Amino acid sequence: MFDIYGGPVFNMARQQFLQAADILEIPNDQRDRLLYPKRAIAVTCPIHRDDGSTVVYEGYRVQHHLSLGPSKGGVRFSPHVDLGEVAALSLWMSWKCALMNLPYGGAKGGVRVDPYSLSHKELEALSRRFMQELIPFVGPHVDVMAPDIGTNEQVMAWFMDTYSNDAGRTVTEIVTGKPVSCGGTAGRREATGRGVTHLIFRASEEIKLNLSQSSAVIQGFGNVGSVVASELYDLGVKILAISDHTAAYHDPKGLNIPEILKYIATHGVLKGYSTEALIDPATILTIKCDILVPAAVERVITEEIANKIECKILAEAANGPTTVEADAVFAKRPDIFIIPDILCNSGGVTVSYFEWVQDLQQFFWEEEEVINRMTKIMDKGFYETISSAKQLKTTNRMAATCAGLRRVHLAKQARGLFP
Ligand SMILES: NC(=O)C1=CN([C@@H]2O[C@H](COP(=O)(O)OP(=O)(O)OC[C@H]3O[C@@H](n4cnc5c(N)ncnc54)[C@H](O)[C@@H]3O)[C@@H](O)[C@H]2O)C=CC1
Ligand SMILES: O=C(O)CCC(=O)C(=O)O
Repeated sequence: MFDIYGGPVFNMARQQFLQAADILEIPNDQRDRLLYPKRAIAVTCPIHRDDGSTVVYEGYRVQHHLSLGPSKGGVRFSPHVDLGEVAALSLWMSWKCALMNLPYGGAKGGVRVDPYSLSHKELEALSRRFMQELIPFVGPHVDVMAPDIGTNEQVMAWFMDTYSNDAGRTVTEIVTGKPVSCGGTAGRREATGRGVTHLIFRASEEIKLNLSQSSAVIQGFGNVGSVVASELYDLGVKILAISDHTAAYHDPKGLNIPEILKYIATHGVLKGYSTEALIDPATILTIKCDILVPAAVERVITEEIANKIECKILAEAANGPTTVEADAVFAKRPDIFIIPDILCNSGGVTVSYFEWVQDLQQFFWEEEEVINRMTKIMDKGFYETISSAKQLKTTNRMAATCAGLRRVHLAKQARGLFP
């Protein structure tokens, strides 16, 4: 059924869904409605390149369900985007939003493009065209986009401006993750990384790890990874290794994160920062450390890597970093405390929810209020997950997925979708 959602990433999300549906004993005839997205939109985005040529990029937006409210989720600009990947990410958004009790269904979007290959002008043209094509299918009460890999506050500002120009008025609530200067909330840019760090702190309490004497390895140094690195560094954690798509560095004495952040601010990527600390990026996930943070892309922790990982806390800042086969290995490794992706990186969408609420009310909060409310919601999700994992005798990932799926199932049932 629905062969359009092919590929390893969707297959992985489907397998996780089926495992959770088995635990929850969801009848077979109700599963397809919960698994397959409500709708998927494919668009072509033509732009003029700076050299005068015309190029067409493929774009997608997948809205998984609308049963709890508008659909919500980021948009990524990446050369790896395809419909299956975007659909898988929309499922994970659904379980994430429901786990955190946010009034949203899941969605995700993407354009198949290497954003690093575009000029500022070309990036603006592509961002505006993507939103233009999606105007008939999105809205503040239908589907609300946000940043993800390869997009940022500036791209969100262009999305908002394009939608607003069409509406003939400013509609700040159409996207989240915007600059504070045009309707964004204080604390959204840092929210995902800050939330990851908060849950690392909670996990360290559970396993009695002294953070100020611990070490960390972080894969991915973008919006999420760089904030985690900076926050952990400030807590006294030794950052042994970091990487992005251009370079990986390892220093057993600990990397100087403030200096690296300054380098990134001018150079954009890690390449060129150091020659002495340079390592093969393929080795980064198996460096011995206390806290391992994949903060880049999906499916980097394979069965082989899972067997070699030497950490105490695996904080999944990225979406879908761990394959189903690797999860089977971790199920037999109670030495590793896993904070599963849909819980670990939920600070981003939680603060996006706050941004949407503030935009709808045109009443804005102080950053302190944003952080306090975010940590409260994340703590609830964290303790619910670990206690339900114990009760159901399952992994933290399955406990979190079941909590999200159960809420979506109950909402659909109450609305009469199932007998
Ligand atoms: N931005 C947000 O608010 C949220 C992001 N996430 C997830 O966090 C992850 C990172 O997203 P962002 O930081 O926003 O994206 P970003 O585009 O700001 O940064 C991505 C980083 O990963 C690096 N990267 C890409 N491919 C890599 C590879 N094969 N090996 C090593 N590094 C690689 C890039 O160089 C860059 O440093 C993604 O999985 C995303 O879905 C999850 C929740 C919210
Ligand atoms: O902030 C949002 O709405 C969604 C962020 C996102 O794409 C994610 O949590 O994976």
